[in-house]
Amino acid sequence: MMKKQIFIGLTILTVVFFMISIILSINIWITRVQTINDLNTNVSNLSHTLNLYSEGVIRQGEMFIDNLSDITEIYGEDKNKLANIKKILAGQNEFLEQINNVVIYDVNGNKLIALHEKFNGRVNSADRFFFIYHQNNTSKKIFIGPPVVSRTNGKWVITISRRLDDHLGRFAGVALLTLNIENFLETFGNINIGHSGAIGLTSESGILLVRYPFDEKYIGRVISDSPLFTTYLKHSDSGTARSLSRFDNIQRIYAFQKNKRYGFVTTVAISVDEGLSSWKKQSEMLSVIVIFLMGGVITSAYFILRDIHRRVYSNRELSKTTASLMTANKKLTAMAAEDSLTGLANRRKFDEVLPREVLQCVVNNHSISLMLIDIDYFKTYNDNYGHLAGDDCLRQVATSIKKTVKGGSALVARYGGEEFVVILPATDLIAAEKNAKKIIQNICQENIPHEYSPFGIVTVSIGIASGPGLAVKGKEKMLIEYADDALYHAKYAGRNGFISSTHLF
Ligand SMILES: Nc1nc2c(ncn2[C@@H]2O[C@H](COP(=O)(O)OP(=O)(O)OP(=O)(O)O)[C@@H](O)[C@H]2O)c(=O)[nH]1
Repeated sequence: MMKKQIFIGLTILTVVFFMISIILSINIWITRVQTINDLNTNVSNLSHTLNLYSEGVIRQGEMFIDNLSDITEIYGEDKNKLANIKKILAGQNEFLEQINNVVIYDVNGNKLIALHEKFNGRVNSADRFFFIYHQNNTSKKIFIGPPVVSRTNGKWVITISRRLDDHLGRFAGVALLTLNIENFLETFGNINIGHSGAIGLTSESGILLVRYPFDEKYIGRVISDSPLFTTYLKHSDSGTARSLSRFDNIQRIYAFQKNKRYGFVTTVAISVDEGLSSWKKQSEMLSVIVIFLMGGVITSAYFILRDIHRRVYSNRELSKTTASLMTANKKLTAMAAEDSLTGLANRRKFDEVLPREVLQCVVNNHSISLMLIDIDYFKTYNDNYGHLAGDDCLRQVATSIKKTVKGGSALVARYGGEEFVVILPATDLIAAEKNAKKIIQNICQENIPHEYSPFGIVTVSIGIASGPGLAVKGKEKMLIEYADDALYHAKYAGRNGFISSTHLF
């Protein structure tokens, strides 16, 4: 029963732990999803903001280069006119701090005028990508070229250029504005994207214009084969995705935003590990607390179960001890009521039973009879056959009496020495005499040799007393005395016979 309860308890505990683990896992999973959603929102907002910032810078550059181109086309590339245009150029970087240089090239790529005249390398730019582009493209729209190292000061720059035409619409050169990448980097660097975050500005064709953190080897790289260009941008101009960086092998969540006006793409990426680090810490802490609490419950349950088990064990031991004590007690009670030699009831038992049986006879309005039985010439038997043989003889006689009066509520007891007593409840004198006769006959039939008795065998003499239960009640001693008196007369009469008491109750 207790084992079943322990089993039920353990099952409930297991189910509870299982449910707590599931709830904990769900909670950790939900907070992870929420954290990733928050990261996606943050990088989306940042990419949107930086897209606007970059658009603003390039728009200013576009307006500037448009004006410069229009003026140059109107006034022509005459030296005097160019000198005036140069005056207009001076101080332009006050309005657009990102400006690295502004240059006007003639039809052959030779520099006509520049905001900063000092050039470190070749002055001719006929080999530059932007120049070749405009040479071969009649469009008057600005062209954002791949990043190059400025020949003015050796810094990385983005080129914004526009084609110049003569009055016949023929290619007449290029107006160029270069923007310092370092100004973009400075702005990007002020944004908190963690240690492993990255911000990128990529041209419509997939050429990396700016990347923060800056590394020269990434500038100008073509990433048009990345999933951003092959998949995501094909479906939407903005969104979020997750990818393994081809540059540094870091898993990042990133947002992309394609500029509607110029087509460049702004990306803001945050390392997944970094973005999830606070979630990870919280989840670990929560798990440790739950595991600690579960451990506490298990330990308490263990001690409680151990205590229950101990108590059950000691209860069982106690029951066993009680049972064996009761058995021992029963044995002791039986032993206390039994004569050890003959196995008959002893004198104490007889004293206890007699008044009870008398009372029963009173209740039932019956008579009660009592027989005192004494072995004849037992002293000579003992003297001649020995005490042990005397004991055997006593056992044989006891067994014979018991067999004879067996059944009913008769009680045969050893009264003392070689004397026995028989209580015959619900038995009147005539019935008692019949019993006495049978006892004498049966003992004779046992044929126990006794050559020192005139009968040659062991015999008994019996004294009988009888009376109605009601009359005997309270005078049980008298019943015994009458039987003893009758026994005396039986001995006197020659033994091996019975005499009934003449005393009446
Ligand atoms: N072996 C044995 N003998 C016992 C025991 N109890 C009493 N006796 C003997 O029983 C004998 C009783 O003898 P007596 O009372 O003198 O009478 P008796 O020899 O039987 O003669 P009657 O009774 O007159 O026929 C004694 O010798 C006791 O020692 C016992 O437990 N074992």
